[in-house]
Amino acid sequence: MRQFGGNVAVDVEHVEIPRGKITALIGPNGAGKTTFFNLLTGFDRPNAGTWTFDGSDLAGVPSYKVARRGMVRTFQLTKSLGLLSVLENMRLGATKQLGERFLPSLMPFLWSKREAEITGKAMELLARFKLDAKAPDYAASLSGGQRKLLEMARALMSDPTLVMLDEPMAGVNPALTQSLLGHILGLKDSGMTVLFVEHDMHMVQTIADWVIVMAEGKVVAEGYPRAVMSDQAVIDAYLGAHHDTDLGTLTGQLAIAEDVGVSDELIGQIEEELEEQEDQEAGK
Ligand SMILES: Nc1ncnc2c1ncn2[C@@H]1O[C@H](COP(=O)(O)OP(=O)(O)OP(=O)(O)O)[C@@H](O)[C@H]1O
Repeated sequence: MRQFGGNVAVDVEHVEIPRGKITALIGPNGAGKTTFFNLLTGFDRPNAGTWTFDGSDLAGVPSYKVARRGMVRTFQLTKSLGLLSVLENMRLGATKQLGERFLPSLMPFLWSKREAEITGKAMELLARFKLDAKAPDYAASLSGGQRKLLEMARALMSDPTLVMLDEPMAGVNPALTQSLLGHILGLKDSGMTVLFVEHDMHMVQTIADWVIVMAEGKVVAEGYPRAVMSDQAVIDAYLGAHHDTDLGTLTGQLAIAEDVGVSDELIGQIEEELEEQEDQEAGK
């Protein structure tokens, strides 16, 4: 549970992330998704609560240790360091850098071997994300979408078992969307567990195996994508965010149905009704 003053941002009683699957965390703006991510990854501290990852307790563990245990995340606003090169950004993602510890620094041969390994791994990952040609460039010179790819690639430097992505599609141009989706599916194929926050319902429908819905700090629904998208609690949660939409009109209902990502059949039905209504009005 996390409270900011009198405002309860996150109040989750129980939730589980299925291992080896892709889970989407959705919910209207201000639902507490980012705060929940921050708590799980040690970037924020809860007022109360415990949780475990791979059988070990993680509550209160600071972010750098959380990453060492195999749980890494990216941010909604990318955190690449613009004035470092793309390669240097990648190298920062490596954990257990021997060179930072005292004893190994007395043994330069060990140190340089490890450095070479890190660079090798960074270049391999950059090639996978088609960023290898950019390795020497400042991260600041990358496009928004490329920065998202860099963040994802950097997260993989520590060989995580759980990768958490905060709005991976936000600000990514359509040309890169497909390749980002492919990379996320690739994480699952290589055995990782993925948890992502996303507003793009198309993406949720396309790649998520499991969906968790938050509203006003609580988990209001969870399940398979199709089932969750037509769940009344989910539709209500989004309706709460659409209090300015006139629900009495078919156009209003259509806007919400599309936003919530209900089935194409249902959207088709509403569209048909809307057309009929328009025809009737035109005929009058
Ligand atoms: N550092 C903070 N100080 C005070 N209030 C905060 C802080 N961080 C978040 N909140 C509040 O907590 C609630 C949940 O916010 P959060 O950013 O987690 O929602 P979200 O679901 O990630 O929203 P979005 O989809 O817009 O990113 C909001 O009411 C927000 O105003």
